Amino acid sequence: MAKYKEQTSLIMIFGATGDLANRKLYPSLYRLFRKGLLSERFAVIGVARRPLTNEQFQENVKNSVLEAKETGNNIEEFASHFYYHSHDVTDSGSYTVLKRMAEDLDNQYGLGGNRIFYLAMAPEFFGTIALHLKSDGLTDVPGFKRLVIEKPFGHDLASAVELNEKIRKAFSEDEIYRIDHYLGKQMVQNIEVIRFANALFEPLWNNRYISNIQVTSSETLGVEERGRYYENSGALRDMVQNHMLQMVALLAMEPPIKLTTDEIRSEKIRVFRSLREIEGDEVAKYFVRGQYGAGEMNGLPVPAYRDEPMVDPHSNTETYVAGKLMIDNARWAGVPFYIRTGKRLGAKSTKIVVQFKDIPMNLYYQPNKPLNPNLLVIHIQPEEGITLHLNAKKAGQGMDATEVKLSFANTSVNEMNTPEAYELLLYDCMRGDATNFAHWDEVALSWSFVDKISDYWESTKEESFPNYAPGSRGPEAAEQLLEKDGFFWWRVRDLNVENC
Ligand SMILES: NC(=O)C1=CN([C@@H]2O[C@H](COP(=O)(O)OP(=O)(O)OC[C@H]3O[C@@H](n4cnc5c(N)ncnc54)[C@H](OP(=O)(O)O)[C@@H]3O)[C@@H](O)[C@H]2O)C=CC1
Ligand SMILES: O=C1O[C@H](COP(=O)(O)O)[C@@H](O)[C@H](O)[C@H]1O
Repeated sequence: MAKYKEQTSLIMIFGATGDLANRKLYPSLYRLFRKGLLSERFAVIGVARRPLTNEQFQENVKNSVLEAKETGNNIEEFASHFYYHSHDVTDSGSYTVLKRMAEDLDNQYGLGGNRIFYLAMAPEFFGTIALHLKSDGLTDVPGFKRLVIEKPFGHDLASAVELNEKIRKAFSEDEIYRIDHYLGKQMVQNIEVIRFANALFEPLWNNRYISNIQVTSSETLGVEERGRYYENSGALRDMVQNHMLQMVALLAMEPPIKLTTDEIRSEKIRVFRSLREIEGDEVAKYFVRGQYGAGEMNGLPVPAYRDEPMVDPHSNTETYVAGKLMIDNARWAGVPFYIRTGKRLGAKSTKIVVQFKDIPMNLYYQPNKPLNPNLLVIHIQPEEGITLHLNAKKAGQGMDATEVKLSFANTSVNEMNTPEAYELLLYDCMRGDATNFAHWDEVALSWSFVDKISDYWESTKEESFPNYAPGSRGPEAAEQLLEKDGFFWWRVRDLNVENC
């Protein structure tokens, strides 16, 4: 893998006038440019249908950088590397013009034929674009060619296979960068370091010492303007198939023999292969679904999911999922991994709680005053850090034990704002490091797991919908999912990194 500073490339963004490009890609590219991580020799071609001149496009890019609250005296210079091509991706003729434009910029900037094609468009176009890039010669380059593809990668296993077959006609597996933006989050990337660089945790990371692991990703927003997409997706496909399962894989994988892309990915794939398949009536024992009703958030009325724009008033789509995953291998046999995610919940928070088993005869145990188990909390967002919950002597007379917390917050240690997920992922792609992107086998296995749950849910209408109030912790059944195993969800609000 070459260092990016020695490289340069032409980045072609399909969907250049869209929300993702404006809110995430341009500000992230600018941050790389400002930090000197993007060489002077780069050029971007933005592609979308609406007619824009290069100057208008550059103005849009500058505005999106400024709207992201970025400052710097080189925004103008950065934007001057951006060019625009008005093009309908379904129109075969237009790719010839795009090819010529790419070749001109390649010569002008000395880009060595390196190309990154970023598909920031609706997924129905992914296959068509990839096939055209090949058939119209845009991938015939002397340098590298990489395809960055946004989610969702398919709607189920069958559609994912179909899409994969199309893009594999134009790009090899190691040229495909399937984005899962959770893999670009600083603290998600930290899971491996916490596990594999600490003598304190590595020996305990198994079913002898861990009683259960809880992964929560809760949101306060509803579906907003995305009702059309979300109706066909739901929380299971939108969050569980990708982000939640990816976090579980990082928590559960065996130590890779080396920190290389192939070794890390193959350990994650082995976790997906060990996931206990849940199907048919079993789904109701392992998974809970929810849908938010109408109510209030921060004192303001908010509509029920069924009253959101572009949503069926009788919709059976879940906006909340809680589940119990079992990983049937020697390390994890008997340890439940509980996951939950949902919209319109009480807090915007992503956290992982690793709950350790109680020690066999705790000398400080007192009836009616149970000691807290040791917890390792990984704060993914909005705060980033780690808290270790221990028991220590209560100050004063006597020998009572009390809970103490050792915390670190990323920002206070690294003295900087941590980079955005897209910034890290774009940089990785430019360096040719695909570790933090999903391999096809991970995608296929996770769809195969999720499909069995969605098949069951599609065959059984959930009569209790809507079953949770905005601002709440989700449906009651999610609490019972853990209670029947003798556990409870740790409240994300009580676990914040305080006093770091
Ligand atoms: N927005 C976000 O935060 C996130 C988005 N994603 C994914 O990123 C992708 C893009 O999402 P988003 O930016 O929100 O979508 P938008 O609807 O905001 O943007 C779509 C873009 O595609 C262009 N476009 C549409 N049809 C064509 C066509 N036939 N030919 C050429 N260009 C076309 C549009 O421009 P024009 O109308 O000018 O043609 C626009 O630039 C999706 O796959 C989405 O799932 C993933 C995670 C987060
Ligand atoms: O991929 C998605 O993620 C967001 C949540 O991302 P986060 O970084 O804000 O936690 C979610 O809102 C969206 O529905 C989903 O498509």
